[in-house]
Amino acid sequence: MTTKTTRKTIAPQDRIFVGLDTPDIERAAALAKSLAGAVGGIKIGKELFTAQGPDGVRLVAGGAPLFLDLKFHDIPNTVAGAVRAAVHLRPAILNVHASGGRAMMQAAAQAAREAAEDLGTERPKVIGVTVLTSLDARDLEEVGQRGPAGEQVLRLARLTQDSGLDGVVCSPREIEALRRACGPDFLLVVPGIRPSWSTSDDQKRVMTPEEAVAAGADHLVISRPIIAADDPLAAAQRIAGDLSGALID
Ligand SMILES: O=C(O)c1cc(=O)[nH]c(=O)n1[C@@H]1O[C@H](COP(=O)(O)O)[C@@H](O)[C@H]1O
Repeated sequence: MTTKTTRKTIAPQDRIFVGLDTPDIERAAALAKSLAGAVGGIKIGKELFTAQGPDGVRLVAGGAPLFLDLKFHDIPNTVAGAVRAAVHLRPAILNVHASGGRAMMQAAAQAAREAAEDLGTERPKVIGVTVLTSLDARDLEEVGQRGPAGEQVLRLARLTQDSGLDGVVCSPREIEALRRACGPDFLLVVPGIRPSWSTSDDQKRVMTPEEAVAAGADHLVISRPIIAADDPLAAAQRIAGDLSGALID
């Protein structure tokens, strides 16, 4: 069942975190500046972080809402330390791999809480990456995970919620099942978003922005359809325009 949603009154563009997937700090900073107001926040991931480090993140993010996408996946003690360090960058959201397990996710949640308290800042939302949107059932089988992808996502989302995290990263295909299973307040952050006018690239479990929001996504993570467009601002505005149609009955 697909339901049109006015569940949360968020302006369409505010749902979008634009992924600044580039190692080039000047390009990233220019994109962040030109897209301010046209998107709700920016997502900085492994490419920019590895090339430019924490100072690069601070410079590019400025005061914009930041999703720090470093997908931590390690033993609990190491992930807790990484989360504590990440909180210094004041992210609104940060993520770990749910497949790191219960103890790792509990350690991440506790570290975020304690570090935010120590710094006197707002605690970032900590979310678990379920099954990467670039994987399908055959890919899962190859790495020995039980599919289909939707079932594995549900299993990991339940574990994530049980471990005290705020939500998950999932593909748009799983949104409706996760809303039913995890409730309205569980944060669903959704990459694998492809407007009808763009190409899928390496993403396998995709939907359009309108479909994802209508299904119940909180935030959409979109990179190439915006940043690789000839005019990134126009692309972001076009997506926000398409979303308005999905949000208004
Ligand atoms: O955690 C993520 O953000 C993430 C999880 C996932 O399963 N799939 C996924 O694509 N992402 C990120 O979302 C962004 C999607 O980029 P585009 O495919 O170019 O829109 C990339 O920065 C990915 O690193």
